[in-house]
Amino acid sequence: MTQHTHDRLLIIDFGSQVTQLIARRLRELNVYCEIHPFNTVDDAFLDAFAPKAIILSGGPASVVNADAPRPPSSVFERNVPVLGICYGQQLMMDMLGGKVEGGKISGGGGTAEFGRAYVTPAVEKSDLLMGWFATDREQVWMSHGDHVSAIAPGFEVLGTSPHAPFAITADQSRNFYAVQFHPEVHHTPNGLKFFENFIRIAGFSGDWTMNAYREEAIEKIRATVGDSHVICGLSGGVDSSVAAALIHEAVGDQLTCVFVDHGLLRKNEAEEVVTMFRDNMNLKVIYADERELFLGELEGQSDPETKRKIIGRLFIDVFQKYANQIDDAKFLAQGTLYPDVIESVSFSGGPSVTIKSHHNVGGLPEKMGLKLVEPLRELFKDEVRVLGRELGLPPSFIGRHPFPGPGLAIRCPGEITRAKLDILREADAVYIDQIRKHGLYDDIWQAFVAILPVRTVGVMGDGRTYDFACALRAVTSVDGMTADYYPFSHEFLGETATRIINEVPGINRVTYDITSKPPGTIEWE
Ligand SMILES: Nc1ncnc2c1ncn2[C@@H]1O[C@H](COP(=O)(O)OP(=O)(O)OP(=O)(O)O)[C@@H](O)[C@H]1O
Ligand SMILES: O=c1[nH]c(=O)c2[nH+]cn([C@@H]3O[C@H](COP(=O)(O)O)[C@@H](O)[C@H]3O)c2[nH]1
Ligand SMILES: NC(=O)CC[C@H](N)C(=O)O
Ligand SMILES: [Mg+2]
Repeated sequence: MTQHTHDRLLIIDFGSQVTQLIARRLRELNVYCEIHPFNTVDDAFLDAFAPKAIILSGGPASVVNADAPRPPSSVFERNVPVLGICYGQQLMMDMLGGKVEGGKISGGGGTAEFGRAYVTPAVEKSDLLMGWFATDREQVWMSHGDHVSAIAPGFEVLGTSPHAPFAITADQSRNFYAVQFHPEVHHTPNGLKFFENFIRIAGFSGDWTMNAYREEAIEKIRATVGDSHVICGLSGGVDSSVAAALIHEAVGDQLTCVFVDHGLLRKNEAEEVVTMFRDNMNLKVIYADERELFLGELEGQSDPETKRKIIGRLFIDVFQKYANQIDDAKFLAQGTLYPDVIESVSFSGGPSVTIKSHHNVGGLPEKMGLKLVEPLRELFKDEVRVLGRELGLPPSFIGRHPFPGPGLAIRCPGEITRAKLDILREADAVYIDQIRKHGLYDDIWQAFVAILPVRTVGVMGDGRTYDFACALRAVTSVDGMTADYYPFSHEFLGETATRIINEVPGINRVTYDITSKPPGTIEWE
């Protein structure tokens, strides 16, 4: 069996919408874990992975169907603790000799449950539930149509809910645990404690810390890169900044960053990024002033997808141009994060439509004959921020809101002009200044101004104005996949509108965008 530095937990994914959250909770407990889709897990894989415990996720399928996805039966023969969640519980019961029945979702008489439920303990004491119940019942979140109707031999009931007599079940002699609810979601408020008990039972030492990650990542980068050169597209965003700082710590001068100014950056952004990395971090940064190239090619273009595709193509051309100037560059560094990795491998139910073509440098390495270095592949965004702090990046960089690669182009719906971009930069600067002054920056996931392609009539100082309208956007989100508008006070909105209209020539009307995602998207294009 393979030897690994850390205790490893394997999450087998059956397609639940919330599988990532299982990993997230375990990370908080300093447990190293990986998510793998069920159809990639076989005996050879299990031997190589050498899990110290296994979690079977939820999923949309029904074990009642013959073609339902299943793990190899050997997951129950490895002598390691197994936790089944929802579909995972149903699988365990089905595979270990219990019974599962299809539920009626509507029409009465069914045992389907969606939403909040309360479980109460069915035994006096158990390692799994130790310290979990703050009162005599604990809130959990259910989302299932099928239900377990008979538990497998060797299992007992540890907890029940009004509609789920087998809410929490266990075969404590084999350390098999199976629950109908989802301990990983926020609506199971004390879910972390539940996982803490499971990993204590499994004997994890909690050795997955950011400091250990940093040391190992540095060793890995050195071993991969050797004496070659690495280039890195640096945006000043959190991901590429942390990736660059880490690689710089590993291989120093062998790293060259290319920061592209496409003319679509925010006010003072180019100077801030270049100064910060050259002067404070001592990084080699090529400032690629490609404003004319990008703005020239975007002239007269108003279709959102056309604009995005032009920008994507020019990014590739520019990276190619600078890479050619760097001798023996063999690697391209990217700030790929764990959610990006999972999204591309996860079990998915069907083809999905393209809402917008996110600019992406993924197509680059092959074209340029480069290999990828992705030192953040195993981290979530908030973990990247922790790592950035450890690497000494200033807080102002670490806490930055995400900024999209196509920049202000997608905040200027319709045709882009230099004049509109200048107005937008000023308005955005005032808005962000307001948010900072009111101490709201860190509560908001992302905030920006979009300049609208309409001009409206106003009256200022008894004179008529005919200027652009703009929309303020501010959202809360966990991962950018869903979002809600931020509930600013009316005072804040009023004060901000006044400041923008007074301080930014070219804008005479301010609106606040209160669309959530879905149905909207965060950016306007
Ligand atoms: N102006 C730019 N110059 C060079 N590379 C860029 C630029 N904008 C984006 N990139 C590249 O595209 C990648 C993806 O952009 P993305 O916005 O997702 O990440 P980020 O900018 O590093 O972080 P954040 O999500 O916090 O903005 C970046 O990691 C970077 O490599
Ligand atoms: O690097 C990027 N390249 C892109 O092309 C791109 N488009 C959107 N975004 C960012 O992604 C998140 C979700 O945005 P949407 O709701 O608008 O799709 C938000 O954080 C957006 O800012 C991008 N980031
Ligand atoms: N959330 C789940 O894992 C659901 C499991 C199964 N598809 C059911 O409806 O019962
Ligand atoms: Mg960015």
